[in-house]
Amino acid sequence: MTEMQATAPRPVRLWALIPCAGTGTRAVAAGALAPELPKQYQPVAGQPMVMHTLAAFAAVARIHHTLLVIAPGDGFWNGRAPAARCSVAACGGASRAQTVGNGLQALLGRGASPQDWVLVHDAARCLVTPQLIDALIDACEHDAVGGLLAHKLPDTLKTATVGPGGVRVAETVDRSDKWLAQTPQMFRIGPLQQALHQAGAEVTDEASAMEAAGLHPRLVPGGAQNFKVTYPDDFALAAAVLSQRQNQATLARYKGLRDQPQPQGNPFF
Ligand SMILES: Nc1ccn([C@@H]2O[C@H](COP(=O)(O)OP(=O)(O)OP(=O)(O)O)[C@@H](O)[C@H]2O)c(=O)n1
Ligand SMILES: C[C@](O)(CO)[C@H](O)COP(=O)(O)O
Repeated sequence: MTEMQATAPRPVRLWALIPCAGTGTRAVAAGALAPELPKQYQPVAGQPMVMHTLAAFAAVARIHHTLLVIAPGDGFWNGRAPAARCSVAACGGASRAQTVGNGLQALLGRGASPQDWVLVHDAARCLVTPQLIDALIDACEHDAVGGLLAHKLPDTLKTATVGPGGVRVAETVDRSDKWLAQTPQMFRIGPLQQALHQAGAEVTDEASAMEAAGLHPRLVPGGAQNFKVTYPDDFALAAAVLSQRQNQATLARYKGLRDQPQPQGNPFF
């Protein structure tokens, strides 16, 4: 081994961190879920919701490893394998930010470096695709700050007042600069860890923590389908989109098979 080889720094790696320690209180409160099985494990299009999320990350080869952060005492993974290049850490916290902070520490314990990138993605955002993840990485890997997938607000935006006459419009707000924050959100592990530590446990996404540190994360178009399953209607919508994608994949496979030369007399073509 030459001296150059011995001292060469290892290349920057990409990690994924999936906070998976919530319970889905909004869906439970709306009567859509029994509290015994957390939202991210509810069946959607034939599989526990989080399995769709993990499959998308497993399909992105340049992601070195995915860490699924679950609540202490979560028995769902006993005897179950999550996905390729994926492991589980039972260090989830009381808030999403705490789960992510604990997960970042666990990544460092698994050999990640503070210079490495991490893509933080909600377990409950189960419609993300490998193409969207790749688009975020392409847009951010040479960025000084990092960024997030987001969706430009498509509708007219109102603020509300609540009074004796019920809920009424206060005013219509300019929407031209408004985006809905999605995930994944991609930042370097060290700066993100420091920003989360300073921002506190109630910050709702990683970008907010970076913003509180005076930084301006890049907004990368995600799309309407990358929504988070939060309220009762979202379950049926997610199932419909995933089933449609599965049907399209089956059809594409069928067409691929049909277009291949078939042995004489094959009854299926
Ligand atoms: N203490 C928490 C709270 C949330 N999450 C995760 O953060 C993601 C996004 O959160 P959200 O949709 O808000 O999920 P819940 O917190 O489960 O839902 P709710 O806010 O309705 O309780 C989910 O994958 C959820 O499992 C987490 O890991 N740890
Ligand atoms: C991170 C997030 O998905 C961005 O939209 C979201 O903030 C997390 O969950 P929340 O509890 O619904 O804010």
